Amino acid sequence: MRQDHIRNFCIIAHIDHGKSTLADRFIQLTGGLQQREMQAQVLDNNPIERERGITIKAQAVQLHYEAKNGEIYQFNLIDTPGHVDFSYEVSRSLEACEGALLVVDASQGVEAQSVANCYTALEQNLEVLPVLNKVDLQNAEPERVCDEIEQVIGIPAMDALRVSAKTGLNVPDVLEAVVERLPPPKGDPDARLQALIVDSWFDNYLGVVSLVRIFNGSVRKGQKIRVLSTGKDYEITMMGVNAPKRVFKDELQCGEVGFIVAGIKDIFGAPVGDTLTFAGNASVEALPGFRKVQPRVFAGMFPIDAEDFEDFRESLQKLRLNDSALQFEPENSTALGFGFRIGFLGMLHMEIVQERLEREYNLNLITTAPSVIYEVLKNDGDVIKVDNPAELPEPGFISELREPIINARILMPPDYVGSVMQLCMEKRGVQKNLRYLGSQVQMEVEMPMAEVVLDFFDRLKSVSRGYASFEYEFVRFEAADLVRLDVLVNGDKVDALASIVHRDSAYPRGRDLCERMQDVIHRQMFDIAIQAAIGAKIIARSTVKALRKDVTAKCYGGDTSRKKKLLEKQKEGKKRMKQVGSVEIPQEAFLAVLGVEKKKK
Ligand SMILES: Nc1nc2c(ncn2[C@@H]2O[C@H](COP(=O)(O)OP(=O)(O)OP(=O)(O)O)[C@@H](O)[C@H]2O)c(=O)[nH]1
Repeated sequence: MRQDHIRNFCIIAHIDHGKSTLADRFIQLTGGLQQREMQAQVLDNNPIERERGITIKAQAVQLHYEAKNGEIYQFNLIDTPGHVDFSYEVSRSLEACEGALLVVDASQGVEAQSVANCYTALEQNLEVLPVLNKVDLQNAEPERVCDEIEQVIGIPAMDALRVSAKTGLNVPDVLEAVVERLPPPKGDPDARLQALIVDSWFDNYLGVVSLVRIFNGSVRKGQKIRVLSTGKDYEITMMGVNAPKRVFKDELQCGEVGFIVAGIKDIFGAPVGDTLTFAGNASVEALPGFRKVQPRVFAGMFPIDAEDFEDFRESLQKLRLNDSALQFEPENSTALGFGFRIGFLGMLHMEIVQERLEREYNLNLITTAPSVIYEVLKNDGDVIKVDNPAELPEPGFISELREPIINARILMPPDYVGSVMQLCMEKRGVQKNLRYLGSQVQMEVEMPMAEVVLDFFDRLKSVSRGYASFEYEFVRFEAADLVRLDVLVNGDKVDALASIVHRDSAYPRGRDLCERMQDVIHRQMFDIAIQAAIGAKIIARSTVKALRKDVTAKCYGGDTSRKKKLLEKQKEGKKRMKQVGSVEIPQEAFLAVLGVEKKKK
């Protein structure tokens, strides 16, 4: 394929604005799959993605498009996730592209996440092509939304394509625009190989499989390559593209995107963001790679069965290969035994990691309430970072406790400014800026991250009926009047239930927590006292009354099968429990600390 006939691009859009549906249309129009092979959202391979209807991992697919000029073009389309937790994946995908389609729902308008991602694309010098989707909807307002793209993002949008990914209206025009308006890859085909590892994942049969973008030179099957950061050499045994079915090839040319397999069995063998070149050629420079991301939310995960610990470690290592934002280190809890303290980008990321570990790796885990990272200035002048409330030094040793502050940019229609502002105040927010941009209002608010990571996103959606969107970045640590709220079960402090809260909300939180625990801890043969405490001071308590009757008592004598069934049922309910002292504590209790319900899946 001639290099000037290659187009590498991605689609950036807010969740639900239709990028997966649009990608499906592209695949259909370019004949990548037969009609019977099409199932909705071909790119969302992961079963969790399908169930939740969201895109988590970036996927790449190669399409061949015959343009109006009669020439065949190779498109490498990289799908990107839309949720705020995964913006890191977006910047990675952009690195492999020269252009981006900015898809905006014509009935909704521009949302904060699209703005943020679009800026990242512009910063990375991508050509951005605005596309209005869902113009088939009655309430679509293409004019207003075009105006909004210009006002809020600041790129020309009056000639934006107007399409319906659902009906297929004008979708062919988008493909034609990709050819005409997005640039082909640069790069020197005769130079020494320089390829970027955009993504890597672990395949049980093949070992590490990497998605690479060839920036300079080309590479053939059988050649020896070197991973620059480790200096290790490997022979390429397999290479190809997803079209969207796997197609094996003998060569990847300059500018192309494809996968390679090089018999790398070591899970740290091909780190994402690393550069590949030919073996024995150290003179090639490393490509810029990716910005390292810092996890924002930390939680402990513990196998219910202590014997699963080693499996758990291995699964986490495999998962990290595919999800470099994931960080973890061993943690030992008095209550829950051996597990890992894991760092995530946000709550959704955390939920997805837990689900993947359970489904793909067959583990049964208990997750503790997530916490953000705090900075502690100790009396002796030392500054330490604490991401686990249980590890916070005793109050007597702390001279200052600092919490992370974020700057949130919220975008919404003017009608909701009042209720959104109220929500932000409730979350200890300080308004920094308020601007009217076309038909939208952009508000900047500084808020403690701890207040945001838990349920802010859901609350924001509900107070604005789904119209407000936000994105945020960390700005600094700031001193605050924070205390550790401990939970005691029958007099024993349960380390895994501790949380760090603002002193003003400690009392209501303590009361609320005791009540929630009372609801979720099952009654046992004895009274269970639940107490919330700050230091040695008990601030709230509740009691789970002893169970008086045997649950099986109501089953009359002989019917053993019924009795068995009932016990089975009980066992089922016990699955996600951990014995803490003499009391069994269910998973829900750990999440009750958050004060937010675990969502039903
Ligand atoms: N009416 C109408 N509905 C559409 C159109 N395009 C997509 N949809 C619907 O909008 C919803 C979201 O579409 P997706 O393609 O899953 O959105 P997405 O942007 O890929 O979302 P994430 O993968 O979660 O980031 C689905 O229910 C689609 O059927 C369109 O042109 N018109």
